[in-house]
Amino acid sequence: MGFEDISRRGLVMLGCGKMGSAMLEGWLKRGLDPAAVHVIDPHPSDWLRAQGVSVNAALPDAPAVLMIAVKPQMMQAALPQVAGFGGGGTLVLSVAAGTPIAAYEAAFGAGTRVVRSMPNTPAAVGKGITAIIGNGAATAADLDTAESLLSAIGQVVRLETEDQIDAVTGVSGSGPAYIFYMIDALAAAGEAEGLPPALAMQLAKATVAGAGALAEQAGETPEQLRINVTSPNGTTQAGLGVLMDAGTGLMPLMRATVAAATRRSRELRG
Ligand SMILES: NC(=O)C1=CN([C@@H]2O[C@H](COP(=O)(O)OP(=O)(O)OC[C@H]3O[C@@H](n4cnc5c(N)ncnc54)[C@H](O)[C@@H]3O)[C@@H](O)[C@H]2O)C=CC1
Ligand SMILES: O=C(O)[C@@H]1CCC=N1
Repeated sequence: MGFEDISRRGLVMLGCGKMGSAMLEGWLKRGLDPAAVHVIDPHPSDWLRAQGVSVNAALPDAPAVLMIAVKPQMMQAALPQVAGFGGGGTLVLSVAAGTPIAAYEAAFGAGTRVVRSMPNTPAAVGKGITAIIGNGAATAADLDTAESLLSAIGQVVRLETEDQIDAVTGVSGSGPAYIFYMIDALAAAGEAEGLPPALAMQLAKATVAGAGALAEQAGETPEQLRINVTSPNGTTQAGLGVLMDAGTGLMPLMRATVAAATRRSRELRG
């Protein structure tokens, strides 16, 4: 199902906050007809109201896609508003953390085609990565539809089992927050070494963005790229001596960070 089919049959969004807006912006840029988009959200933003989409108005009977983008904690209150789409020809596509496919099957009825996904916020600049997994009823065409919608906000990868989504959430769903914190930490360290705050922040942001772009585009592995920066007995080696300490360095810290986020994703299943 392409954007033309979705434009014809309609797409309903349950919740359109940060993640929903990033997706909607990508779809509209790719030519989705705003008149085909129907948003349900008790607190629509000014940006959303200016997009020419229908907000909190009448819904189509059987939209091509129902996109679920509310917080997991709001799910119980939100789902009854769209329960009528169950059993029909509507593909249910969720970006919500924690809520398992089984919850949508229970809400919409067995046989409902469901694709669960986990995006991340670089979606807002078209640089997201989203992992997707379908239920037993979802067809290859449904996964293609989900991939085509989600590729409007970045890369899409397919999972083999739903279980993997908890670790994906711990790595790439929550991951941007770890990197933003790393930018703050790098800038604060630069300030502590005497740099003006604005300069330290500019250096930190450009370094993380540049290293990320290089890691993505270069043929070498991140390990080799790191080695390329590291002159024998130079400054990088001195810094990495601290960061790569087996007991107190980044590796055990990142291991514990991702484990905590993954554990929380499992807990959110309820
Ligand atoms: N922000 C992130 O980094 C990521 C978020 N997600 C998932 O995306 C989903 C949405 O997250 P955000 O966009 O960040 O949250 P958000 O709080 O920005 O957006 C949620 C939206 O749902 C609306 N809402 C509240 N109650 C509702 C109801 N009963 N019916 C319809 N809409 C309702 C709110 O007004 C709000 O606009 C969550 O399930 C989250 O787990 C997934 C990956 C990354
Ligand atoms: O923090 C959260 O629960 C959501 C899921 C991944 C990113 N934000």
